[in-house]
Amino acid sequence: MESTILIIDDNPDTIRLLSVMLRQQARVLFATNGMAGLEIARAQRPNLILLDVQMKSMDGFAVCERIMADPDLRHCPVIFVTASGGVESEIACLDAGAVDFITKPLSGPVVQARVRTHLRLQAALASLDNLAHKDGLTGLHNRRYFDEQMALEIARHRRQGAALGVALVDVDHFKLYNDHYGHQMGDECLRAVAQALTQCTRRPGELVARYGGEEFVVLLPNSCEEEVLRYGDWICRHVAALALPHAASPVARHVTISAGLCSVAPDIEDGPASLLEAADKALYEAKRSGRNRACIGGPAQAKCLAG
Ligand SMILES: Nc1nc2c(ncn2[C@@H]2O[C@H](COP(=O)(O)OP(=O)(O)OP(=O)(O)O)[C@@H](O)[C@H]2O)c(=O)[nH]1
Repeated sequence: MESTILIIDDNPDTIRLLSVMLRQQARVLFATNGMAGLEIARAQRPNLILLDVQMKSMDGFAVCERIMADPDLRHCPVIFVTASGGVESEIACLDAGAVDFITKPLSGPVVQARVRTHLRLQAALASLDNLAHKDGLTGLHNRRYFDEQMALEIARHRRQGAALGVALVDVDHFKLYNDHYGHQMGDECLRAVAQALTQCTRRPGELVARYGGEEFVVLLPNSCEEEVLRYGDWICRHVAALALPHAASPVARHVTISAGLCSVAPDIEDGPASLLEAADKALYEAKRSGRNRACIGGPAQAKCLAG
């Protein structure tokens, strides 16, 4: 896949020159000031940013600081383009979080070589990141990534006094499914359920992950009990509507799921463990009361919607 490079520079001549130098290597985007550059970076997620140090409204260091503070951007490598050489200037660029710097006057082969190196490194890091955070079978985020995000979301909801929803989702009688259809078909079934959950979970900030085995977990930011219960009911219906045959199931002739839910405005006492425990208790209740349904725990003890 073609890489994307963003040039942020308030001199159109430099942008033109760099674009010509780099157009064989990548798709080139540009911005003529820091604010516009940050907006494009957030929208387009470039693989590399070339950032001018001296710009009028917001200089390169200030832009770089914002890039490093933004969780969505901080992994994007920044190369400073600077007119001032010398050790102090180089150290200032690297201290600001840049991976490299290029000094003016610009030399085509030097720019191309440095950019090539950092695009390669960025691709290698991105694939490592993917391996560390994705589940190989379903392509969903894995438990490790979920745990990181959940800790961040709890802290954010605590600050804002907002309710965070959690759904633990478990395929019903999945052992019987494996026994009847074989492990490979079992894997296919997990992929189909993962895809269905992804389709149902599209609001900004919502996150679906494989929790382990035949269990999935969903984070639902800013969601009250009623919304979380509605979501749980919806995913149960959605998976049932896939009509994946499950001849061995005592619940239905097709694959069904159960969901344990909770919605909590976290106070200082509430951490990932207490929210997951509440969702797990609700999941137990969903299983106990017949499966193919969503139950919510916490203060609204064991309110269930049958799928
Ligand atoms: N095919 C496949 N099976 C898996 C995978 N991970 C876990 N399993 C199986 O999932 C099954 C889970 O079984 P149980 O925990 O007994 O639960 P269940 O049969 O779904 O029953 P209930 O949850 O009570 O409805 C076990 O047979 C595991 O071997 C996987 O990656 N692929």
